[in-house]
Amino acid sequence: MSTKEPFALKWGILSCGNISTTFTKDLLLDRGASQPTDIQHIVTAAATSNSLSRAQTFLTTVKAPSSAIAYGSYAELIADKDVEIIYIGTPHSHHYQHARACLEAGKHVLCEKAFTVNAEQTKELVKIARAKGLFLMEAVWTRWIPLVREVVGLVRSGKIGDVWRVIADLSFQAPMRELGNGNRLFNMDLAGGAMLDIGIYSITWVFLILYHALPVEERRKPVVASSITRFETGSDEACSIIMNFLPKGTHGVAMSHLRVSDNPDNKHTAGPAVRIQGTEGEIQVYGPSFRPERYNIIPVEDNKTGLEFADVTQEVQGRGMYWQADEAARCIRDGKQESEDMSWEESIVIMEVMDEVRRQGDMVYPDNIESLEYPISELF
Ligand SMILES: NC(=O)C1=CN([C@@H]2O[C@H](COP(=O)(O)OP(=O)(O)OC[C@H]3O[C@@H](n4cnc5c(N)ncnc54)[C@H](OP(=O)(O)O)[C@@H]3O)[C@@H](O)[C@H]2O)C=CC1
Ligand SMILES: O=C1OC[C@@H](O)[C@H](O)[C@H]1O
Repeated sequence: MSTKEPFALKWGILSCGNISTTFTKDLLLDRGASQPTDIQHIVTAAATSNSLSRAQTFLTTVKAPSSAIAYGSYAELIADKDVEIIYIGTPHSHHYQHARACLEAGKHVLCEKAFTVNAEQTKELVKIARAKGLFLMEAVWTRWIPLVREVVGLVRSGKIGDVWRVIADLSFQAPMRELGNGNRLFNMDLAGGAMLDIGIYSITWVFLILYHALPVEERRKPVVASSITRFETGSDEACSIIMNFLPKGTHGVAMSHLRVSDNPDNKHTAGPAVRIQGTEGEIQVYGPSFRPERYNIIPVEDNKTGLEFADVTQEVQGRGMYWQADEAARCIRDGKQESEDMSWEESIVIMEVMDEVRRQGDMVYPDNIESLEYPISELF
């Protein structure tokens, strides 16, 4: 048995909304026998944008240790000398400003998806992180879910032969009237829309399989053909993207929709959310594609490799956002500024794909949130 002390990482939580609550509960979750022993997450502080009492309530809700400090402004959290890494759970519109403020202050950053509003903003953050020797990662948590890693590993080992196409969907019926046009899902000022919010997971599946199948020197932005349908606020309520990964010519289809669901009866009668199609068989992943718990392997008839049908289920404890936090901690412990599983280069290429889709759909967000200007006071 190892007697080595775990590497402890002190987290600050920037914003106390929905996903910050879920993420912080996950950070503090007792994972029982699967608790990692080489790292430890410590919740040191949390801040809301404007209310000390909401930050205090947040720390109580997530059952943070009594030593955790509540702040009523982001500036105070960012200035806290004890905080080593900051998790950013604000709307897409604000990621660039908030991540940049954290990096400028010398903090490592784990920032919610979509990383920024556009690729230029991501490139700027990467430039700052690189120059300052800091860790920076887009929080696409799905990448570290063990079932997802297992599926990706099977594909990369050639289990289903040569993979030529991936079809991925993440769609749900958003209660539009109930939420209202100001909600971050539809609000252009908050960089709302199906693609940046959920389409990014479908794109992630396509990239995990097809982008990574290319030799490193051949990896570049795929050819993109796309179509979006706009909601009354101007944000995309439906987004379908076909990506052609040259030079091989594999196809990835990434869909997202806010009016229809990929799993209408909640029983998966409609079938899988992700289909990975190879010459020897197909892997089908049951949604939600951001947090899957089941996959099937379906061999082609008379396949030559002896591939057999499989039906695999793996339950996720809590929400399952702690694995990405573990990755951040291990990278920082090991002196890495970026994760190989969500590299800066891949975040940038995915942002470039989404920029291209918006260009094709003539969808531009307000100037202040597309901008590289910093700081913009109303975004704090
Ligand atoms: N990984 C995942 O599974 C999920 C990720 N997300 C991502 O998390 C981010 C936030 O989503 P979610 O938590 O659902 O959103 P919420 O609206 O619940 O929370 C966003 C928080 O951002 C802060 N904020 C700062 N400025 C503004 C502003 N102008 N308008 C609204 N909020 C502001 C507020 O924090 P404060 O408390 O400081 O005032 C608010 O609580 C998005 O990037 C989204 O894509 C969302 C859901 C799931
Ligand atoms: O990341 C997300 O995953 C779950 C969705 O419900 C949410 O809108 C999105 O932000």
